[in-house]
Amino acid sequence: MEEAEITRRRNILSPLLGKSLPELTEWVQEQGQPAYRGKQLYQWLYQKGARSLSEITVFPKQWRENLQDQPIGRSTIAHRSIAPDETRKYLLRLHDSELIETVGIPTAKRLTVCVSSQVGCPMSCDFCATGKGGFTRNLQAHEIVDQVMTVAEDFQQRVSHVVFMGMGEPLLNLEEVIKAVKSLNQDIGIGQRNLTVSTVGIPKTIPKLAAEKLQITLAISLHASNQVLREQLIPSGGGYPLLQLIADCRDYVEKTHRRISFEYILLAGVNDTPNHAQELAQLLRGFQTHVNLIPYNPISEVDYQRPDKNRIEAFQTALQDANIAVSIRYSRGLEADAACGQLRAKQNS
Ligand SMILES: C[S@@+](CC[C@H](N)C(=O)[O-])C[C@H]1O[C@@H](n2cnc3c(N)ncnc32)[C@H](O)[C@@H]1O
Ligand code: SF4
Repeated sequence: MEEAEITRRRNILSPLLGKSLPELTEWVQEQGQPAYRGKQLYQWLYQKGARSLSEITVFPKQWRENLQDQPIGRSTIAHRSIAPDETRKYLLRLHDSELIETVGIPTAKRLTVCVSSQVGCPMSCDFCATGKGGFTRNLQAHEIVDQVMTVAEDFQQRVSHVVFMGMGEPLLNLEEVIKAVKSLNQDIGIGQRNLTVSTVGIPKTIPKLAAEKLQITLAISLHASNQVLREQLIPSGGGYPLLQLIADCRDYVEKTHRRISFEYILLAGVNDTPNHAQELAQLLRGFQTHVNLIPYNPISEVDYQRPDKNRIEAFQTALQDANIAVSIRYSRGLEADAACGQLRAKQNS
């Protein structure tokens, strides 16, 4: 078969989910169908959540039969666990049988989905279950959008917020993450300000993200107040000095006019002393920002401890005294191993 023909077939057989309305219109026209079928396909994919083309009864029967092999790009739920606080953790099976985890977090007025951006993660952060499990592959944009649709269907509720805080490092998969952000905004209707991308920091990617001028929230997983400690917790930190990371963040704020928030995991006796708080305040001086303190969620591979409540509050007060906006974020779903850093894509509950 000629290369052009192979490419044409690959395009035709690429999953439909994640494609925009103009792309779907082009796709139906390539199939010899009138342009209005593109709008129908768009509605069935994103609003009715069709899982196969055979469900789309407005399409001519013969055409549907011809399209049997066309993938839509939906995953299946391999397992679901529900924590006492109503947080739901899903183990999703992808088209190639790889498994990822996604979390749905309901609160009074919101439904937040914590999505994965990779199968596993290559960053090997010392405190994170995903990092301990190694890396398999990047997710494609439609596989990220699918996670949000799956949770919305399961809760039978509109998703209001999405956080890229599941498995994987989003900025290692920047192109697909940007495509997914745009699709979640334009096709699913979630405001960009309600989309949060969390990153440990990958050299040269923050300026690229800034150039997109998106209105998303960027969260930086800092976790340490000095370079030595950061490299101890985040091995990749050696290749991206803290001062360069902070400088890139300042440029990002200037270009996008969006505030950045910093995540700081609290590990007893490791990074939670008053000196660490002062050092952190110094590092972030003059920065219009918000710090989220995340008390450590236990994983079996390492023996870090969560600091006690007094210690956590003392750290918070020290930052507040330095005029830094700060909150303590107790993760939801701890009892179902669905909390930040506990995702490992195994059926363990
Ligand atoms: C799992 S990561 C995924 C997003 C991205 N890779 C990152 O590191 O920001 C999401 C958040 O969970 C935090 N996290 C990882 N392991 C944790 C643990 N054991 N306890 C609490 N938070 C943890 C990370 O530091 C990060 O702020
Ligand atoms: S904390 Fe984030 S970057 Fe680090 S290993 Fe876990 S998922 Fe990867």
